[in-house]
Amino acid sequence: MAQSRPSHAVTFDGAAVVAETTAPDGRADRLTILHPVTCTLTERRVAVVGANGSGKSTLARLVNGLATPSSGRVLVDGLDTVRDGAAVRRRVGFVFTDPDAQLVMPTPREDVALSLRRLPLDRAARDDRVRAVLERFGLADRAEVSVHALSGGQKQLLALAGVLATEPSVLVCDEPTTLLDLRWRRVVDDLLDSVDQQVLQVTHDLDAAARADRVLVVDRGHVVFDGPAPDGVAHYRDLMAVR
Ligand SMILES: Nc1ncnc2c1ncn2[C@@H]1O[C@H](COP(=O)(O)OP(=O)(O)OP(=O)(O)O)[C@@H](O)[C@H]1O
Repeated sequence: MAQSRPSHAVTFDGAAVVAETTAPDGRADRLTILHPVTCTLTERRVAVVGANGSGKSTLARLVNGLATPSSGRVLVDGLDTVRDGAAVRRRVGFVFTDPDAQLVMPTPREDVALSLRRLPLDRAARDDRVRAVLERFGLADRAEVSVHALSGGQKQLLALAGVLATEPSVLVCDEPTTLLDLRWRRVVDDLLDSVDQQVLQVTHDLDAAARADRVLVVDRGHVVFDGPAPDGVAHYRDLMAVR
Protein backbone atom coordinates (compact mmCIF):
# COMPACT_ATOMS: atom_id res chain seq x y z
CA MET A 1 0.00 0.00 0.00
CA ALA A 2 1.32 3.44 -0.86
CA GLN A 3 2.52 5.37 2.18
CA SER A 4 0.47 8.52 2.72
CA ARG A 5 2.50 11.73 2.74
CA PRO A 6 2.26 13.99 5.77
CA SER A 7 0.04 17.00 5.19
CA HIS A 8 0.86 20.52 6.27
CA ALA A 9 -1.10 23.71 6.75
CA VAL A 10 0.00 27.29 6.19
CA THR A 11 -2.60 29.65 7.62
CA PHE A 12 -2.85 33.37 6.92
CA ASP A 13 -5.15 34.82 9.56
CA GLY A 14 -5.81 38.40 8.48
CA ALA A 15 -2.08 38.84 7.86
CA ALA A 16 -1.17 42.24 6.44
CA VAL A 17 2.16 43.99 5.87
CA VAL A 18 2.58 47.74 6.18
CA ALA A 19 5.97 49.39 5.56
CA GLU A 20 7.25 52.58 7.12
CA THR A 21 8.34 54.77 4.22
CA THR A 22 9.31 58.36 3.51
CA ALA A 23 6.99 60.54 1.44
CA PRO A 24 8.48 62.74 -1.35
CA ASP A 25 8.27 65.74 1.01
CA GLY A 26 10.40 63.88 3.57
CA ARG A 27 7.61 63.08 6.02
CA ALA A 28 7.27 59.60 7.48
CA ASP A 29 4.62 57.63 5.67
CA ARG A 30 3.07 54.16 5.72
CA LEU A 31 2.54 51.95 2.71
CA THR A 32 0.34 48.84 2.72
CA ILE A 33 2.32 46.23 0.83
CA LEU A 34 -0.05 43.38 1.56
CA HIS A 35 -3.69 43.87 2.56
CA PRO A 36 -5.13 41.34 5.04
CA VAL A 37 -4.94 37.80 3.72
CA THR A 38 -7.04 35.03 5.23
CA CYS A 39 -6.73 31.50 3.90
CA THR A 40 -5.43 28.08 4.90
CA LEU A 41 -3.21 26.32 2.41
CA THR A 42 -3.12 22.54 2.80
CA GLU A 43 -2.60 21.63 -0.86
CA ARG A 44 0.69 20.01 -1.77
CA ARG A 45 1.50 22.47 -4.58
CA VAL A 46 0.48 26.10 -4.28
CA ALA A 47 1.49 28.71 -6.87
CA VAL A 48 1.46 32.45 -6.30
CA VAL A 49 1.29 34.58 -9.45
CA GLY A 50 0.93 38.30 -10.10
CA ALA A 51 2.56 41.32 -11.67
CA ASN A 52 5.94 42.66 -10.63
CA GLY A 53 5.67 44.51 -7.36
CA SER A 54 2.22 43.10 -6.56
CA GLY A 55 3.22 41.60 -3.19
CA LYS A 56 3.99 37.95 -4.02
CA SER A 57 7.42 37.84 -2.37
CA THR A 58 6.05 39.60 0.70
CA LEU A 59 3.36 36.94 1.00
CA ALA A 60 5.96 34.18 0.59
CA ARG A 61 8.32 35.77 3.11
CA LEU A 62 5.58 35.80 5.73
CA VAL A 63 5.61 31.99 5.71
CA ASN A 64 9.06 31.60 7.26
CA GLY A 65 9.14 34.84 9.21
CA LEU A 66 11.42 36.74 6.83
CA ALA A 67 8.56 39.26 6.79
CA THR A 68 6.46 39.79 9.88
CA PRO A 69 2.77 40.67 9.73
CA SER A 70 1.95 44.22 10.85
CA SER A 71 -1.46 42.85 11.83
CA GLY A 72 -2.96 39.38 11.90
CA ARG A 73 -0.79 36.29 12.06
CA VAL A 74 0.67 33.48 9.99
CA LEU A 75 0.79 29.91 11.25
CA VAL A 76 2.68 26.90 9.90
CA ASP A 77 1.26 23.64 11.22
CA GLY A 78 -0.12 25.68 14.11
CA LEU A 79 3.20 27.41 14.90
CA ASP A 80 3.13 31.20 14.88
CA THR A 81 5.84 32.65 12.60
CA VAL A 82 6.57 35.42 15.13
CA ARG A 83 6.10 33.70 18.48
CA ASP A 84 7.60 30.38 17.38
CA GLY A 85 10.04 31.84 14.85
CA ALA A 86 12.90 29.40 15.35
CA ALA A 87 10.64 26.34 15.12
CA VAL A 88 9.00 27.75 11.99
CA ARG A 89 12.35 28.39 10.33
CA ARG A 90 13.41 24.79 11.01
CA ARG A 91 10.21 23.62 9.35
CA VAL A 92 10.12 25.98 6.37
CA GLY A 93 12.87 26.00 3.74
CA PHE A 94 13.13 29.21 1.71
CA VAL A 95 14.75 29.50 -1.72
CA PHE A 96 15.46 33.06 -2.83
CA THR A 97 15.19 34.33 -6.40
CA ASP A 98 18.79 35.51 -6.23
CA PRO A 99 21.04 32.60 -5.23
CA ASP A 100 23.83 35.02 -4.28
CA ALA A 101 21.61 36.02 -1.35
CA GLN A 102 21.75 32.43 -0.14
CA LEU A 103 25.14 30.93 -0.98
CA VAL A 104 27.69 31.83 1.67
CA MET A 105 30.41 29.17 1.56
CA PRO A 106 33.40 28.99 -0.83
CA THR A 107 32.43 25.70 -2.52
CA PRO A 108 29.18 23.84 -3.32
CA ARG A 109 30.18 20.95 -1.04
CA GLU A 110 30.76 23.29 1.90
CA ASP A 111 27.58 25.21 1.22
CA VAL A 112 25.36 22.12 1.30
CA ALA A 113 27.26 20.85 4.36
CA LEU A 114 26.57 24.17 6.11
CA SER A 115 22.83 23.74 5.49
CA LEU A 116 23.04 20.39 7.30
CA ARG A 117 24.94 21.66 10.34
CA ARG A 118 21.94 21.62 12.65
CA LEU A 119 20.81 18.12 11.75
CA PRO A 120 21.79 15.23 14.00
CA LEU A 121 24.09 13.57 11.46
CA ASP A 122 27.60 12.25 12.03
CA ARG A 123 30.36 13.28 9.67
CA ALA A 124 30.05 10.26 7.35
CA ALA A 125 26.26 10.55 7.09
CA ARG A 126 26.56 14.26 6.40
CA ASP A 127 29.18 13.73 3.69
CA ASP A 128 26.95 11.05 2.11
CA ARG A 129 23.95 13.37 2.13
CA VAL A 130 26.00 16.21 0.58
CA ARG A 131 27.25 13.90 -2.18
CA ALA A 132 23.76 12.54 -2.91
CA VAL A 133 22.22 16.00 -3.09
CA LEU A 134 24.92 17.39 -5.39
CA GLU A 135 24.51 14.31 -7.61
CA ARG A 136 20.75 14.77 -7.76
CA PHE A 137 21.18 18.36 -8.92
CA GLY A 138 23.86 17.59 -11.51
CA LEU A 139 26.53 19.38 -9.47
CA ALA A 140 28.68 16.41 -8.39
CA ASP A 141 31.59 17.42 -10.64
CA ARG A 142 31.37 21.02 -9.36
CA ALA A 143 31.53 20.09 -5.68
CA GLU A 144 34.96 21.63 -5.06
CA VAL A 145 34.99 24.60 -7.46
CA SER A 146 34.51 28.15 -6.25
CA VAL A 147 30.84 29.08 -5.93
CA HIS A 148 31.73 32.24 -7.87
CA ALA A 149 32.75 30.07 -10.83
CA LEU A 150 29.27 28.55 -11.12
CA SER A 151 26.84 29.79 -13.76
CA GLY A 152 23.71 31.61 -12.58
CA GLY A 153 21.64 28.49 -13.20
CA GLN A 154 24.08 26.27 -11.32
CA LYS A 155 23.95 28.67 -8.38
CA GLN A 156 20.16 28.53 -8.43
CA LEU A 157 20.29 24.73 -8.42
CA LEU A 158 22.79 24.76 -5.57
CA ALA A 159 20.62 27.09 -3.50
CA LEU A 160 17.66 24.75 -3.98
CA ALA A 161 19.85 21.71 -3.25
CA GLY A 162 21.05 23.20 0.04
CA VAL A 163 17.52 23.86 1.22
CA LEU A 164 16.08 20.51 0.13
CA ALA A 165 19.00 18.69 1.81
CA THR A 166 17.61 19.79 5.17
CA GLU A 167 14.32 18.03 4.37
CA PRO A 168 12.00 20.85 5.48
CA SER A 169 8.25 20.19 5.82
CA VAL A 170 7.32 23.19 3.70
CA LEU A 171 9.36 24.58 0.84
CA VAL A 172 8.84 28.20 -0.18
CA CYS A 173 10.45 29.10 -3.51
CA ASP A 174 10.55 32.64 -4.82
CA GLU A 175 10.90 32.22 -8.59
CA PRO A 176 13.26 29.24 -8.37
CA THR A 177 13.67 28.65 -12.10
CA THR A 178 14.21 32.14 -13.51
CA LEU A 179 17.90 31.58 -14.31
CA LEU A 180 17.57 28.01 -15.57
CA ASP A 181 17.70 26.76 -19.15
CA LEU A 182 14.80 24.68 -20.43
CA ARG A 183 16.34 21.34 -19.47
CA TRP A 184 17.08 22.31 -15.88
CA ARG A 185 13.81 24.18 -15.58
CA ARG A 186 12.07 20.89 -16.40
CA VAL A 187 14.27 19.03 -13.93
CA VAL A 188 13.45 21.50 -11.15
CA ASP A 189 9.75 21.61 -12.09
CA ASP A 190 9.59 17.80 -11.98
CA LEU A 191 11.47 17.79 -8.70
CA LEU A 192 9.12 20.34 -7.14
CA ASP A 193 6.20 18.25 -8.42
CA SER A 194 7.62 15.08 -6.87
CA VAL A 195 9.07 16.09 -3.50
CA ASP A 196 7.21 15.18 -0.30
CA GLN A 197 7.28 18.76 0.95
CA GLN A 198 4.38 21.14 0.67
CA VAL A 199 5.65 23.60 -1.96
CA LEU A 200 4.59 27.24 -2.12
CA GLN A 201 6.06 28.64 -5.30
CA VAL A 202 6.07 32.26 -6.42
CA THR A 203 6.36 32.12 -10.18
CA HIS A 204 6.00 33.99 -13.44
CA ASP A 205 6.02 30.61 -15.23
CA LEU A 206 2.39 29.94 -16.07
CA ASP A 207 3.14 26.33 -17.08
CA ALA A 208 4.38 25.71 -13.54
CA ALA A 209 1.37 27.54 -12.09
CA ALA A 210 -0.99 25.47 -14.24
CA ARG A 211 0.28 22.28 -12.57
CA ALA A 212 -0.36 23.55 -9.03
CA ASP A 213 -3.20 22.25 -6.86
CA ARG A 214 -4.16 25.79 -5.91
CA VAL A 215 -3.27 29.21 -7.30
CA LEU A 216 -3.28 32.58 -5.55
CA VAL A 217 -3.28 35.65 -7.78
CA VAL A 218 -1.92 38.80 -6.16
CA ASP A 219 -2.66 42.24 -7.52
CA ARG A 220 -1.56 45.52 -5.92
CA GLY A 221 -1.25 43.95 -2.50
CA HIS A 222 -4.54 42.04 -2.60
CA VAL A 223 -5.13 38.33 -3.12
CA VAL A 224 -7.69 38.75 -5.90
CA PHE A 225 -8.11 35.08 -6.77
CA ASP A 226 -7.72 31.90 -4.76
CA GLY A 227 -8.74 28.65 -6.35
CA PRO A 228 -7.97 25.91 -8.88
CA ALA A 229 -5.06 26.32 -11.28
CA PRO A 230 -6.88 26.67 -14.62
CA ASP A 231 -9.11 29.43 -13.27
CA GLY A 232 -6.18 31.09 -11.50
CA VAL A 233 -4.06 31.20 -14.63
CA ALA A 234 -7.01 32.51 -16.65
CA HIS A 235 -7.66 35.17 -14.02
CA TYR A 236 -4.03 36.27 -14.13
CA ARG A 237 -4.02 36.38 -17.94
CA ASP A 238 -7.17 38.54 -17.85
CA LEU A 239 -5.53 40.81 -15.33
CA MET A 240 -2.49 41.22 -17.55
CA ALA A 241 -4.74 41.53 -20.63
CA VAL A 242 -2.55 39.21 -22.68
CA ARG A 243 -5.17 36.62 -23.60
N1 LIG B 1 10.27 47.24 3.20
C1 LIG B 1 9.65 47.84 2.20
N2 LIG B 1 9.49 49.18 2.19
C2 LIG B 1 8.84 49.80 1.20
N3 LIG B 1 8.32 49.16 0.15
C3 LIG B 1 8.44 47.84 0.08
C4 LIG B 1 9.12 47.10 1.09
N4 LIG B 1 9.09 45.78 0.77
C5 LIG B 1 8.43 45.72 -0.40
N5 LIG B 1 8.04 46.93 -0.83
C6 LIG B 1 7.27 47.24 -2.03
O1 LIG B 1 6.09 46.46 -1.99
C7 LIG B 1 5.75 46.02 -3.30
C8 LIG B 1 5.62 44.50 -3.30
O2 LIG B 1 6.92 43.93 -3.21
P1 LIG B 1 7.15 42.36 -3.46
O3 LIG B 1 8.62 42.14 -3.44
O4 LIG B 1 6.32 41.60 -2.51
O5 LIG B 1 6.58 42.20 -4.94
P2 LIG B 1 6.59 40.95 -5.94
O6 LIG B 1 5.17 40.73 -6.37
O7 LIG B 1 7.30 39.80 -5.36
O8 LIG B 1 7.40 41.54 -7.16
P3 LIG B 1 8.41 40.88 -8.26
O9 LIG B 1 7.58 39.97 -9.14
O10 LIG B 1 8.89 42.08 -9.00
O11 LIG B 1 9.49 40.17 -7.51
C9 LIG B 1 6.81 46.57 -4.22
O12 LIG B 1 6.33 47.74 -4.80
C10 LIG B 1 7.98 46.85 -3.31
O13 LIG B 1 8.77 47.89 -3.80
